[in-house]
Amino acid sequence: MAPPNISPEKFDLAIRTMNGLGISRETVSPVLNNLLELYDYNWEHIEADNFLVLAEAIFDGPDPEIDQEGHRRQSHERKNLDSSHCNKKLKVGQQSQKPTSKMHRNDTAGKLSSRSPCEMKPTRNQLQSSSSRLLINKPNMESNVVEDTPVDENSSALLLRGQDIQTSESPLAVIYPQAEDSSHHRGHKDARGISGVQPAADQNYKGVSGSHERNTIDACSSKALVSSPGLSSNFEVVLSDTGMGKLSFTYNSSLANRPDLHMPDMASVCKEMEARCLRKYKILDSNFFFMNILEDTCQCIVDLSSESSGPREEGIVQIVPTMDFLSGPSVPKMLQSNQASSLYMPPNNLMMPGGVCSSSAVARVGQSSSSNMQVVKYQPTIGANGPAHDVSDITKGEECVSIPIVNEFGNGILPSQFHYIPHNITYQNAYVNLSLARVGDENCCSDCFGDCLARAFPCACAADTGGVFVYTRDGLLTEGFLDSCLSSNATFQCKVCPLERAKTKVNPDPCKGHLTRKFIKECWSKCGCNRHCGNRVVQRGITHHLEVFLTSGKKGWGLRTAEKLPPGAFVCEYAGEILTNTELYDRNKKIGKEKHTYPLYLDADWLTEGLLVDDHALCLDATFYGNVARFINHRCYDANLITIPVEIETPDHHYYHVAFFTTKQIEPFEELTWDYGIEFDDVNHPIKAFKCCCGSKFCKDKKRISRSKSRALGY
Ligand SMILES: C[S@@+](CC[C@H](N)C(=O)[O-])C[C@H]1O[C@@H](n2cnc3c(N)ncnc32)[C@H](O)[C@@H]1O
Repeated sequence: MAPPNISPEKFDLAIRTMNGLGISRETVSPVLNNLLELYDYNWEHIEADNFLVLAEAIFDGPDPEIDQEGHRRQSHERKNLDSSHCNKKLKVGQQSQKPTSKMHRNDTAGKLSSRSPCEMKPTRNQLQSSSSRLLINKPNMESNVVEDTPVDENSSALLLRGQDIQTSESPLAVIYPQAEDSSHHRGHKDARGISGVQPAADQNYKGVSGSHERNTIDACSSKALVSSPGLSSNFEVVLSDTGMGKLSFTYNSSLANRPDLHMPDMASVCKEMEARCLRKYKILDSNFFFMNILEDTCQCIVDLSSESSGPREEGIVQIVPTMDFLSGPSVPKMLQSNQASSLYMPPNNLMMPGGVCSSSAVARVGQSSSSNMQVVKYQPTIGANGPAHDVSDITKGEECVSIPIVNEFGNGILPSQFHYIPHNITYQNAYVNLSLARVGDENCCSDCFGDCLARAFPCACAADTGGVFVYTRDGLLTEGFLDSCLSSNATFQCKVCPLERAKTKVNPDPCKGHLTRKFIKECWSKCGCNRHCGNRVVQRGITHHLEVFLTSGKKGWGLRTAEKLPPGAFVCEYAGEILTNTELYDRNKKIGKEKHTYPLYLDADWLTEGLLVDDHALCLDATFYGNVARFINHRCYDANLITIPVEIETPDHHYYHVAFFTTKQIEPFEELTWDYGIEFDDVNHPIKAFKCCCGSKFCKDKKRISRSKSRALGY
C-alpha cells in the first residue's frame, strides 16, 4: 500500500512501470518507500527518466527478489533483444569510461546512503557507465511488457529493461549456441524454391515463428573484439588483400567456457538468419540469402574503405568455402573449400585472431572448418545479387502486358536473375546524344497532327524508307518492307569496322562482316502527331501476350507467344545496357567464355560511321539488365522472328533500337526464335558458341549434326 501522505496514482504508476520490467510490487514497494523518504516525497527525481532512480536502486540491491513471472519475462526479453537494442548498447559501451557492474556498491536497496538527493541521483552518463548489468533502451512499443507500461511516446527518456546478461567484455557479435530443430528450415528452403509465391513463404513463416522465439540469437555490438587465439569459437569473414577489414563473429568469452559450447555450422546460421529475416523484416524474396548480406557487407566495407572515386569494382569479395545449401544463380559463386587454395590465392598478411598468419595457414582455415569463411579477391563477376522474379509477371509491371514465367516441369526452377528494364539504359561510358537540337526538320514531322498514317501523303518521317511508311494501319510491317528486310541478308566485309580495327588489341578476330540493314524510322516526341500515331509501334512497347517458358530441350528458357501472331507483327525490342564495345570486351573477359551472355552489336550502320573506334561503337547487353528479348533462343535460318533496327529519338544510326518482328504467322504457344547469325565453327570468338539444339533442318552447327548422326548410327 502507498503511504497515506503520497499520491497513490504516482505510487501505482511507479509500481506498474517496474512491473513492466518484471519486478514485483513486493520488491518495488520498500525501495520506493525508502526513496520517497530520502527525497522528502519529492517525486520529481523519482519519476525522472521513467523511474530510472527507482530501478537503479532496486538493481543495486543485494538480491533483488524478482518473482517467477519477472524471471520469465526478463529471460523472454533477453532472448528477444533485437539489433536496435544492441546498437543502443553499442553507444552505451562507447561512452563507458570504466565499466562497473554496479553503482554505489556500498548502498543497499532498502537503505540508501545518506548523501543528498542531488548527489544520489545518478547522471545519465554515470548510469550508462554502470550498464554492464543494465540494458538501457528507449521505450520499445513493440514489446508487450513495455506496452503495458504508460510511457510518454514522445519522450526520449531512457527505460531500464531489467538485468542484462552482458558481461563487461563486449564482443563484436555474440552468438549463443542453440539446439536447433532443423525441421522448420526445411520448410523455409522449400518456400525459397517457389520464388515469388508469397503465400507459401508466409505460411511457412507462421509455421515456424514459435520455435524462433525460443531460439533468438542476441547479436550485440559494443567494442572491438578481443578474441582468443586458438579458440574455435570464431567465424571469420576477412576482407581485402591486406586483411584490413574483417567481420568476426565470436562467442562471448563467458560462454566459451561452457562445456556444451559448439560452433554451429555456417549453413545452419545462414538458414536460421534467413528464417528470422523472413519473420522479423518480412523479407519474402525467395532468392534472399543471408550469405549475400554478408558478402554485400564485405563489399560495402571494401568500397567505403577505398578513397578512390573510380568505378566500383564489383565482385571483389568472395566467400569460401562453399555453402552447399545455397544454390542458384543469385548466390555468388562459392568455392569448394578444397579448391580454395588451388584456385584462389589467399590474401597475404591475412589478419587472424591473435595476429598475422601466413598464407598457408589461411589456406588451411579455408579448408578445415565450415565455420570459417574467408573472403578473397577474385575475378569480378557482375550482378551476383539480383532481384527476385515475379512469376506472374517477369516485367514487374514495366510493360503494358503481364508476361508470366511458365515452368511446366514442376521443378521450381526459375530464370537466372536480372533486372527487368523495358528500355535501354546506358551502362557507363556509352555516349548517346538524345538532344532535341540534333533532330532537324527533315528528321521529324512537326507539322503533322494525330495519326500520320491517316494523311494523304506520307510525312517527313517516311523519307528514309523511300517515302512510304513501313507500317500498315493494323500496326504490322507492310509485306513489301518485311520481304525486303528478309532478303537483305548480304553481308559486307568491313575494313574499318570497330571489330576489325580492334582485332589486334583485345579481340584478335577479324570481322566476319555484317548484314546490311534496313531501318525503320518512327515518329517521335519532336513530331506533331500523337502517341497513337500509326508510325509509332516499337516505342509503344509490347502489346501481345507472351510467356517466358522453360524449354524441354537444352536451350534453357525461351520466349513464346500465347496468341496467334500474323506476319510482320512487332513482338518486343531488345532492351539492355548500352555499352561501348570496350566495355563489352572487358565484361566478357570477366564473365568467362562458358557463361551465358546476352550481347548484341549495334552494328547496323558501322559502314558509314567512319573511323569508329571501340570506345565509341555501341552494343546492347541484356545479361544483367534486359527485357524478355533476352530469352529468345536461336534458330538457324528459318527463325520466326527477325530483328530490324529502328530509329526513334536519334537521327544518326550510331545508337538505335533493335526490334523483333514476326517473319511468318506464329501459332499460340509456339516458341519465338531468331537467327543469332552465329558461326558455330568460329573457335576464335571471344564467347564460346553453344551446341545448337534449334531443331532446324538448316542447322549450321555441323559438329552437333555429326554428333547426332553418330548417335543415330550407334557410335
Ligand atoms: C539470349 S540467351 C537465350 C535465353 C536462354 N535460353 C536462357 O535460358 O536464358 C542465349 C543462350 O541460350 C542458349 N541457346 C539459345 N539458343 C539455343 C539453341 N538453339 N541451342 C542451344 N542453346 C541455345 C545458349 O546457351 C545461348 O547462349
